[in-house]
Amino acid sequence: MGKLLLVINCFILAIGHCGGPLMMRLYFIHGGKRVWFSSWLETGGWPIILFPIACAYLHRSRIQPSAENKLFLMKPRLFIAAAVIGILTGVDDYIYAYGVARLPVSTVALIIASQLVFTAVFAFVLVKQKFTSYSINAVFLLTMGAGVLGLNTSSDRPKNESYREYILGFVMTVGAAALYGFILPLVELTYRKAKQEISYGLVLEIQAVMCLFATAFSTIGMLVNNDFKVIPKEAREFVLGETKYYTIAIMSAIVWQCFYLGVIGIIFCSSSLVSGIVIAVLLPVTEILAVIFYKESFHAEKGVALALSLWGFLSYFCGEIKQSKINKPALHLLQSEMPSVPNCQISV
Ligand SMILES: Nc1ncnc2[nH]cnc12
Repeated sequence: MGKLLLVINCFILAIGHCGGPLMMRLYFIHGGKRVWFSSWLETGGWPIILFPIACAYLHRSRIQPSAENKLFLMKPRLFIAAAVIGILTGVDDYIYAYGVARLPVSTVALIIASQLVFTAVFAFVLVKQKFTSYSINAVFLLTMGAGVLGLNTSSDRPKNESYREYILGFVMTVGAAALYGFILPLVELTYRKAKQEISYGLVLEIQAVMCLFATAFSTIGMLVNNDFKVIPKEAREFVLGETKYYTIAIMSAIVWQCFYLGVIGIIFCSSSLVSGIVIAVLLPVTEILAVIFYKESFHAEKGVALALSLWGFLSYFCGEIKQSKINKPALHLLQSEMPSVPNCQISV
């Protein structure tokens, strides 16, 4: 059950991680200019998560009817932690959206690959992540992939953009990679220090609270920046038309929820490092989609980066399989499936 949930979360993350940046860039290349609105869309779809939370509640009520069964399981300690992570996520969303507004998606993807190094370092500091030769090899190969891609970025500055804007976009995206590389292990630390049993139902609640606070943060940015007033005018002038403008906005909000749910679901099933590795593996897929849909250039370097990232991914999972074979005789099955979150439970 643990492994199935992990695979499902990887799939959900793949939808969010490939679709999210593409939808965001679609908005910018066809006349969208509001960075705060774009970052708002990254988390503004959080009410959707209330639906699975309600389903989880109904499921609990059916299997163990009791007066103590509540719709929300979260205790104040966990609520505060999720709110703090949510505000950090709001900051991260803004600087990430700033990068996507200025750079081609393929360049953003290559810079975001450096996130894995930040995740590995912060996971070591915050949750004492243990490294095996396989995970070190995977981090090395995936980072090499990003480096190889970096060899060919100077040629991809959009024509209508100044050098200064391009560099600022670059710096902001590195900042987003560093901050998100910190947020992932912080989520893992939150699970560990929660002082309540972490179930998948609770993971959904954490997602809702995180996104609620991130959205509140972006809403303040939108208000200060007058975005709410400008949006109807921007929609009317959007190159693809008003209907498509709102469709893109709604689809973006939904797809980004998949990204966040996938990320924190993988941390629940495994660890923040695995979540970082899955993100890194998906980056070349996003790149290839950007090449196909937005006709961004595809150099030999992108092919090499793709091969390196697949190699890194395979290396990591071979190591995991070997490790679980070693652990199996000694440990209870559930423990071997859930090595890093001692108080997590596969229940809703
Ligand atoms: N806000 C964000 N959204 C998606 N991927 C990210 N990587 C770093 N920050 C990110």
